[in-house]
Amino acid sequence: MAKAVFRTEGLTKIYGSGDVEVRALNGVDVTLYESEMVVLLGPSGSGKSTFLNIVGGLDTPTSGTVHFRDRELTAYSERQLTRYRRDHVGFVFQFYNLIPSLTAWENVALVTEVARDPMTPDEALALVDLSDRMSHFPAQMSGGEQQRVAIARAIAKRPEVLLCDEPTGALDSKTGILVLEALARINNELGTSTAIITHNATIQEIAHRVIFFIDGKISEVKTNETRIRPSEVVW
Ligand SMILES: Nc1ncnc2c1ncn2[C@@H]1O[C@H](COP(=O)(O)OP(=O)(O)OP(=O)(O)O)[C@@H](O)[C@H]1O
Repeated sequence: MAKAVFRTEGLTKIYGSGDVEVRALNGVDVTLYESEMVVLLGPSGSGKSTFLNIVGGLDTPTSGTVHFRDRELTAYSERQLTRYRRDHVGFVFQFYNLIPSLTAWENVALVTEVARDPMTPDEALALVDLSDRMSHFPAQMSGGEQQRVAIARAIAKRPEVLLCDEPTGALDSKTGILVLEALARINNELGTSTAIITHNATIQEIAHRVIFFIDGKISEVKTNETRIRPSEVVW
């Protein structure tokens, strides 16, 4: 039986108040497990990013709890949340946020210099199949390559969880598949628990489980009996 990494109970996030109140999350109870890959699907505004930001310690809920293993994240101080993000979580966003004046290797080294038990930038870049692009600057790389540098940067500190918000959102199918292959490889080889938000419903078939959001709630959680390889995803 896989161990839980995250467990949320009654997770609720309300923005604004009165007439302009938005319930971004409205009572979400879900458990994510060690080493699993989950895809989060749902219409725009259904609460996916809010959920990911809260479990990643970037945001806090209005009510409800989040446990990371046996610790209650929702009881953490700002300082504890900062340490939690630094030590345990890797983030990948739609836009790569690389530093333009640094090479791929240097962008990853920025993280490995401050992490507790990092891999080397060479190892992290090899995992995303970029060993031959280490001395390139972001402007000399395709979008998919830049995203893979961002993934190498996120996993170089060996985080237990990798949270990806639309990692292929800005990419065409060919480069998007290479990004998904990098994420699948990291999940397989390092056992990193991985959550991926996407608007491309076919990506759900690469996951162990799929979590559907509607109006700030989870409408369905589906377990895939068979999974497809990233190379089989169609856009
Ligand atoms: N900082 C904020 N202030 C006010 N409202 C917000 C804020 N962040 C999100 N919301 C609102 O909360 C709701 C959920 O947003 P969220 O970004 O979590 O949805 P999403 O499912 O990730 O959408 P998308 O697929 O478009 O990224 C939306 O109605 C959004 O407008």
